[in-house]
Amino acid sequence: MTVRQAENLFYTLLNNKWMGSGSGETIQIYSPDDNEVVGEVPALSQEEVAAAIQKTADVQETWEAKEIHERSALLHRWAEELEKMTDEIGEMIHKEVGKTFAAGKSEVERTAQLIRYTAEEGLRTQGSFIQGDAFPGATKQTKAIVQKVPHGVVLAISPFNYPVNLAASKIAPALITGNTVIFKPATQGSISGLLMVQALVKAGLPEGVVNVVTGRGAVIGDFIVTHPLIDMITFTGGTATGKHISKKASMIPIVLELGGKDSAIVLEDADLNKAAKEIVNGALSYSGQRCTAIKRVMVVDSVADELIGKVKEMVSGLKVGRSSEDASVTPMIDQKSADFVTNLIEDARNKGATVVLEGIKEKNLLGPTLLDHVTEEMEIAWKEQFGPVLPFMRIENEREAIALEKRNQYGLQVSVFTNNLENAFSISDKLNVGTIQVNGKTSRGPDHFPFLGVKNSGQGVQGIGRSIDSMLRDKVLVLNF
Ligand SMILES: O=C[C@H](O)COP(=O)(O)O
Repeated sequence: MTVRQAENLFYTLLNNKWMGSGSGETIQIYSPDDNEVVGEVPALSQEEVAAAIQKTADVQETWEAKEIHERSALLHRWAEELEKMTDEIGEMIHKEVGKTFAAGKSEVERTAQLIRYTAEEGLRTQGSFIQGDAFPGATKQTKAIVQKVPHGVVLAISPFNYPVNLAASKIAPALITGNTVIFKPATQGSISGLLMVQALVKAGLPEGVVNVVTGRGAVIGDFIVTHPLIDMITFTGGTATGKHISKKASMIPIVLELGGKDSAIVLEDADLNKAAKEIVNGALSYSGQRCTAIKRVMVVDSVADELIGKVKEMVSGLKVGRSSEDASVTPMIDQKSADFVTNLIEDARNKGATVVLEGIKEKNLLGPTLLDHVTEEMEIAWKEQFGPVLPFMRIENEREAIALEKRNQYGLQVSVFTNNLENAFSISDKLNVGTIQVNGKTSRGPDHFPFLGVKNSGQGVQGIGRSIDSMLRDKVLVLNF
């Protein structure tokens, strides 16, 4: 049995069986490249989802009871199986979400490394031992053993932009710590997610330990996040959906990786060649459809012309086209997202921004657009474009950048470009974001670094070690001698 039932029909994994929905209903997935159908996945009903959750809850104690080195060994085998499927999954990522084949394969390779690291890091998870006598009135006769135990059933919801990597970065930490998993992939990217789970089945996944629920968000979305057998939620996606989930689900831990409006602050003393290269790469890789993409540049006026000139030259050399043509800037995930970006560009143009470089617009394929003299009145200064347009805001000095940053509704990352490290530290102290990159583009990796957003960018911390922590709670055993 395999996930693929016919050329374009894929089944989901329920209790280690590849199944369609009882109704036979499916959801079609279209390629961003040419709008052709890539495949279809089952549209499960609430009853089918409930049965999957029940089974995943039933097997959790047994999974938790396994020795951790056995769970670790499963993850190692998963990484091996995944690597064997690199071409197949890389190709599917390419078709489903419009990354190039090379980028799809590199996502699979990165994921295998992440799973291996998680398999090792999980082995080092330890509790602690506390003597009672540090607190007035208590004595050494009272001792606490603080154990780390899993939450139970983890609901992992992944986004379209890393359908394999951002799914595994939730599933692997959940499994190593003894949680079982309900995996809800974003519809676009769900076949890639299912193929990734097929590698896990080949590795020896016990029945029910991971169940995958595909379906329409409108039908099963609220149902899963409010289901009483879900003990923890880890979600990556848009801020509006993340906030909705956190309102709906109550009394359980939730980790949210949401949107960002990451700024690059370029100071007078920066290495402008390096800054330009990092900005272009940071802003436009995968056409800017990354939470960590650089989404606005604040540049000191005295070096703005030079920086923008360098950026323009580099961006002009980028190939714009389909992901099947190995282009650097490829079609956006759907027309709605492309229209959103186009409207932001029009708003800025109408309010007086200078269009330094105008990208082509062919349906959902947008060439990169560079906007100069962007001001606070323009929507593009504040809204997350999640696409290939980069606004430049000219500033007098770093104080102005810090003031603008304080009003950012998001708080994921900021890049500071300067040759004065002391100054970089002092700016960093004043920024309320998860991560500050000095002289480098904003990005999540290396994947064992803590990764977090504050304000509307999220809650909780990820990155391999912290993701493992998020899957565990304390359980305290007190010895009263
Ligand atoms: O889209 C959100 C991802 O976590 C970004 O990851 P990345 O920085 O590796 O592209």
